[in-house]
Amino acid sequence: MKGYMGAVGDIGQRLLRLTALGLGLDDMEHFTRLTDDGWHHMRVLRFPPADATSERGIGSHTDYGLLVIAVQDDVGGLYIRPPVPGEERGRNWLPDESMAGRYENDEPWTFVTPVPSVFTVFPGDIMQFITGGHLLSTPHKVRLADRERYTLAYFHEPAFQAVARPLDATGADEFIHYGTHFTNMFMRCYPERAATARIEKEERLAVLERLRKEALNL
Ligand SMILES: O=C(O)CCC(=O)C(=O)O
Ligand SMILES: [Fe+2]
Repeated sequence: MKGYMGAVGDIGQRLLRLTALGLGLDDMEHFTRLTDDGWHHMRVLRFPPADATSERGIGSHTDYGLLVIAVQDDVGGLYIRPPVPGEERGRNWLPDESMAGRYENDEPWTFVTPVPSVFTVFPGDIMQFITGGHLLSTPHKVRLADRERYTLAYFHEPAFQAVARPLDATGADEFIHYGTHFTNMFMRCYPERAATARIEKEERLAVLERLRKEALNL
């Protein structure tokens, strides 16, 4: 697993440099500066076959970091939402603009046809934030198939202590402390998990606040 994550991580770094180039930035390391000691993680997922009661695999959502790099077997079930001109896309990092479940049953959705040895790559929340929505954090969802399905979803992330700012930042108050964003998302998505209860019970949010201040040199 570590070998795989390292290999995909190298692809992530290369894609971030190419993204900077594609955006016309002078600094090709604009994004990779955030990823030293990146909070990269991976979900190894098994989806059961659909049964009579439900075809729902994962509801529509966006992921939190810079890039999602996913591989799937030949079963299929992943759908992504393409950019839709004029469509409002929530800023998932704000408490009242959650993208969870958003547009779940509204077209358009594009089925990601499984192709052997092909990765599916799309931007996450931090990329949307930095590029001011030029690259949208891509909503996606999973429908169950008639067979079980396996995927590896790798998340290429900033460091926990990284502070992201928009390319066209106007005010010093426009930033995301990645560790705070990740923790907020985790607690919002998984309120029932033991880790969420521990974060609350053991007052880990105070530690997070200290880390946030450190990251911002406050
Ligand atoms: O199963 C997939 O292809 C995507 C999984 C996913 O969206 C996630 O784990 O966040
Ligand atoms: Fe996802």
